Amino acid sequence: MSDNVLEFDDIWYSYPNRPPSLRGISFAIERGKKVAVVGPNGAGKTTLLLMCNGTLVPERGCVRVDGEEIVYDRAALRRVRTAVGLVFQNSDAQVFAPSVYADVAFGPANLRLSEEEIRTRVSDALFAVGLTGYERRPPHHLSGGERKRVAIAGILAMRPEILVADEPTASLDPATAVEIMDLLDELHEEGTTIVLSTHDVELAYRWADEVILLGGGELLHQGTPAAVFTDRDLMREARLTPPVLLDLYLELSRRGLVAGAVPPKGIPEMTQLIEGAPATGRSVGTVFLADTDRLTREGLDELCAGCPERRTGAMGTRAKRFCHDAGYLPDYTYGVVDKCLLSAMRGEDTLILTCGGMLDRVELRARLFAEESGIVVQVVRV
Ligand SMILES: Nc1ncnc2c1ncn2[C@@H]1O[C@H](COP(=O)(O)OP(=O)(O)OP(=O)(O)O)[C@@H](O)[C@H]1O
Repeated sequence: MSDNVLEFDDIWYSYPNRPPSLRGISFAIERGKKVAVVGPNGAGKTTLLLMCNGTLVPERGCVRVDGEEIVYDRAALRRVRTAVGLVFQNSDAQVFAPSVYADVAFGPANLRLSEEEIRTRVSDALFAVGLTGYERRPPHHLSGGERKRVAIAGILAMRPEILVADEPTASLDPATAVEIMDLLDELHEEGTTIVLSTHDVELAYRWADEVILLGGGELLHQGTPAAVFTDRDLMREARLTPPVLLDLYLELSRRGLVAGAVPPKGIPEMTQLIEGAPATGRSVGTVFLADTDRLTREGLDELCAGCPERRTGAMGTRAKRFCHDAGYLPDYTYGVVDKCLLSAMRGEDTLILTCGGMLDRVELRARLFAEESGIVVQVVRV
């Protein structure tokens, strides 16, 4: 299998009677990456994303999925759309069935799965997007943000190899937006390649491994978020402003107020840069890590009763469901690791409830933070 899951090779596209919306776009996306397609209004992001699963046919050039050129006949497109799940920018175009259940079940039913498997997938997907209990409601009676979540659930239920989402957080409230991003991270942890489009540079900076910068239908750059967003000429050309965190860091650096050579990835790194070297003897809190796949309800009670003042966070759908079923309300349900790192910097202990690949992700984040800041936050599995 090719290491590149998605390749665009000299793609051109024009809508009828319009100048080209995509002009010779070429790039490759490696398996397992988190990629943000960034650009201002009209840059060509939606047009590009619609080509990832064959919804639009390029005028010139070719798109390859898993090394194979997309063929635009019905049977081949069905295979492509099983591998590449596309969440449209306008969820009204995607949500059409008479009930939320029927809508989310539509994709899995087309995969000819058993009734039981369909029920499990729908239930998991609805829980993941926070819509358990909405099964019988007609989608047209939901709010715009709720319909967006139904659309995402419909794609999640297909369990695609590549998830492509056009502006997935547009029109969502901030907490739901972060939860959707956590959800995408969780899928990524399970091996899904994620491609999303956004003009939210803050989101792209924090989240992406790689940024594809578009402007006027052309690919301006493909690289790490720090490389793309610190390049002033590129940002000007794309009519974008750099992320606030990066802007603040650059300004503080120019004034000699912070010394780090690496732009901060998140608030914990920025806080550390401002605070300076850790004072010797300063106590740093510990992050305790519990695997909810191995935890019983009584075990959870014990963990919490032993240390009632300790803040807790739940990460990932299964862990959140575990807490929900146990009637337990964690303090943090999104942005959990960074909040716990900040608590540790204040000398407070925290407990993260999570499972699967997310356990390693917490340890990795703490390790990267230690490398960059010099602050070692112990992560202890309990
Ligand atoms: N259906 C259409 N018919 C004609 N022109 C279109 C159509 N859809 C998009 N375009 C044009 O193609 C160009 C690229 O549009 P596209 O929607 O891909 O940009 P975008 O980067 O997704 O923008 P936004 O951030 O505003 O969603 C724009 O100039 C737009 O006017």
